[in-house]
Amino acid sequence: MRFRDELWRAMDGIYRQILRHPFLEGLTDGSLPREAFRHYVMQEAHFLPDYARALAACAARAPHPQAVHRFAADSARTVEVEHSLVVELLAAFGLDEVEALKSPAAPTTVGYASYLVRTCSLGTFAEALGAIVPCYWIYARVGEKLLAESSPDPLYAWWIETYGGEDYQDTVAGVLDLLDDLSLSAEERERLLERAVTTARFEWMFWDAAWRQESWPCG
Ligand SMILES: Cc1ncc(CO)c(N)n1
Repeated sequence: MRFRDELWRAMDGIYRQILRHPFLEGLTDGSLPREAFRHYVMQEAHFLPDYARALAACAARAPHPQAVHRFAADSARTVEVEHSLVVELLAAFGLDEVEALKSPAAPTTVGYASYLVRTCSLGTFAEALGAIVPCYWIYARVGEKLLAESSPDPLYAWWIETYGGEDYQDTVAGVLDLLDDLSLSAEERERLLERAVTTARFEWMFWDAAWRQESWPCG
């Protein structure tokens, strides 16, 4: 069995919970309240720079030049493609990025982004991979699944096409090849899987936070 299959097996139950979440069901049938999507997009504006930082930390620590290149390129792609999408989606809500960033990052966003930056900077390289790979992979699997259904709402369809589209799918295929080519010890694999489960949980929580339009409960 390839290591990627073992990794997916550790996350599959959470992935299924993600697909059943009303946020994602609402994306495809168009019933998702626009305010929930707006919350999601604003949180992405906060999250993506830290995601790009976490990828850059993986690049800095990668064991061979091809891996350095991959993570550095993916860090740049996050800003060029995903962050640009967020800026355009914000514009569709009549918001500019500077304004959007004035409203605070929600607790789940702070928790998830901090977890990624910390694990990718301070963990072992295997732990860093465990934290970062599910971010790509879950989005790619969700995008692929949702692409088959699309959405009657053009804004939601646009989001789905970005993550279900060929470019994003190719990006993820590349990182999974890299993962399978590394020779990790049994202990490293175990640590990686543990971090991956935490990331998968945060992925569910990120959508759930948007659905609830999460905010700080005090102050
Ligand atoms: C919360 C979150 N996780 C993963 C990705 C994939 O890049 C994203 N854009 N946002």
